[in-house]
Amino acid sequence: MHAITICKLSKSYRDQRFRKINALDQVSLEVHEGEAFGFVGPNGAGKSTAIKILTGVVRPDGGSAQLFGLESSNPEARKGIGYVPENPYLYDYLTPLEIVQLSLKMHHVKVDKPYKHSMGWLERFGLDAVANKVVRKFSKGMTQRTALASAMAINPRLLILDEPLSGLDPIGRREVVDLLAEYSRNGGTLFFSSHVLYDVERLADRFGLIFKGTLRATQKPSQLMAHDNAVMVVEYRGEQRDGARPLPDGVWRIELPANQLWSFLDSIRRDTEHVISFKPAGSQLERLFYETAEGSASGYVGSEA
Ligand SMILES: Nc1ncnc2c1ncn2[C@@H]1O[C@H](COP(=O)(O)OP(=O)(O)OP(=O)(O)O)[C@@H](O)[C@H]1O
Repeated sequence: MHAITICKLSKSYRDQRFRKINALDQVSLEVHEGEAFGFVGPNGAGKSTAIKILTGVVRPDGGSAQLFGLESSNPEARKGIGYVPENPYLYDYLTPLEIVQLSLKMHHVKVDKPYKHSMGWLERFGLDAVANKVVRKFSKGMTQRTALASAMAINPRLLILDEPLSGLDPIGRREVVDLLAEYSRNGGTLFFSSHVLYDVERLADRFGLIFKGTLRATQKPSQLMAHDNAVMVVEYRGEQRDGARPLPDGVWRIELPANQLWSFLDSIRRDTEHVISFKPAGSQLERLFYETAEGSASGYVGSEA
């Protein structure tokens, strides 16, 4: 069974002048159990609308959204599902400990030692020192961490996160990415939206690119790498080669098409030179993202086979 099945999902709003805005237009996608799926798109693309439909906050105009085979509007479907909206609202006068414990109760999650379990999660999110302070004066990052801790503490069968890393500083981002990656490694299903492409590349097994309410592509990050346009940057120590530019300490830097990478690395090995690093030149996802936004890549943007 799929964790998420979205079929021809549509939703429109009216703007202040009563013009129709298609927030979602016939979007279909499936997320497999155990998969980490990143929903990518610029501001206003329709990500939050899709997530709000999945979590039963908004009703679609057409199509369907199911969680584990049940319509998302059915409260049963949302049991055991961790959800953190883009700007989580937490009750001002509760503490992180109370919020996590409330989350366990609401989802009817039974654990042996609720206090220890809750504190354990707060500790993982760096909130143990403020576990008993009311959240009223928390920064955006601390609020985000509290919301994430309460979503993960229920040991969710599916975690739905709208821009989970926004509001976190770079260290916070990395810590939260590590926690989400661990959840994923342990078999958890993750559906998250982001417009920070680097995070998507780090976390997602697969991503969907949405733009102006339509899904333009679903791919694995590795498929982007396989694309002919992909460019790799290799840094190596040894002789200068055609196109290589010098860096300090006898290191050379060269950019090449991804399909020439292995033969290039082979030639370096044959000449007993040393590869220091190789990586994609910029983000391929970023390239796809901009090409889609500019509408200039109809041949490039495609779905996985
Ligand atoms: N309640 C609403 N009333 C009117 N228009 C809305 C409403 N909610 C969303 N929209 C519009 O629908 C479109 C999609 O919005 P949505 O919030 O789903 O995008 P998003 O991809 O989540 O963007 P962001 O990254 O900025 O949150 C936008 O044009 C937005 O202005």
